[in-house]
Amino acid sequence: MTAIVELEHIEKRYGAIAAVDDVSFRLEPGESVALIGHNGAGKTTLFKLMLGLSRPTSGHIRVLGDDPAAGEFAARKRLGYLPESVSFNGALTGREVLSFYAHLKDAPAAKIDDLLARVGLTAASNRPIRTYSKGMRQRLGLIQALFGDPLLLLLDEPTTGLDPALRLEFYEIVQELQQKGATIVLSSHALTELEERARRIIILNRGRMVANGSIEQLRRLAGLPIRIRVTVASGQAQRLSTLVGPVPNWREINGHLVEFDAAPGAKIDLIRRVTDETGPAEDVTIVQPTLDDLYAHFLRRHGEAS
Ligand SMILES: Nc1ncnc2c1ncn2[C@@H]1O[C@H](COP(=O)(O)OP(=O)(O)OP(=O)(O)O)[C@@H](O)[C@H]1O
Repeated sequence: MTAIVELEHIEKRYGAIAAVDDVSFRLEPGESVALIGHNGAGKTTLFKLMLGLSRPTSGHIRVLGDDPAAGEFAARKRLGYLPESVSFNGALTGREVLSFYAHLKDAPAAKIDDLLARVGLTAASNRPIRTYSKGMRQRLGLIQALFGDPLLLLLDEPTTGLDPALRLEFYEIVQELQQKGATIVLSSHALTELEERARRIIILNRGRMVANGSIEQLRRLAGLPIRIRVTVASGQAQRLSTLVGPVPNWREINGHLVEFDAAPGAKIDLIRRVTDETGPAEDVTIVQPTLDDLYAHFLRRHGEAS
């Protein structure tokens, strides 16, 4: 299958700074990928390279089968981009700006009304953009990225400035596009909201790619302990402790709730002990490492290795 994006040993230097350092990955049609990393990790630089706004210092990059930095980037019309800070001419109305972008992408003007309604901007569409809030500008930015039925959608911190209801709406739109076969790359600092949404996570640290995989793959690779949380009847915590034996990070939270860690290899055995029908457990919850935990782990590991 032809990859939508293919990066091979990409390096982008700004003088002494390696903004992107030996990064390689392939994105297939219909994939959704989250790029995460601290400020300055190289996320925006990667977007610029994929858009052809910047040339790699070394390495090869293909986007929709083309070299994006080549003068004629034929596939650009099938590429949607929402930059981190969207800026429009404040004197124009939302509708005027969208007509302009629809024209650039050869998209039918009829689509404008649908999309305005979808993101709740119909009532404001004939007002000058200088009267819009940050969230409204962000929604306008999202609409312009959706013209031309993009095969590849690059979204740089797209949910910044959106309230929780609009974030939800935003992810629904993105998911619909993905189901139609579009490939989505988004960067974000909001790790909790990515956890259930991105099929693949790429973690960047100071220009280097330090992890690349689904959350399940990253969990397996990291081998972090899971947390087992047990509810017991009042005064039964000691009985539970005797049943499970010595475990790391044993904590009695209140008279009824006990927590402890289980290394991946010890998990099944500990769950068996906890759920022994003669034991005191009334309820058990397994807490997997979150994306926050995994992110901290891979950055720490990279810090130790470099
Ligand atoms: N045009 C430039 N000239 C010099 N240095 C640059 C340039 N663009 C980016 N950099 C540097 O490259 C590194 C990566 O920057 P980049 O903007 O890609 O990070 P980012 O992960 O998008 O950060 P943020 O989350 O803050 O947007 C940083 O050290 C930045 O200062």
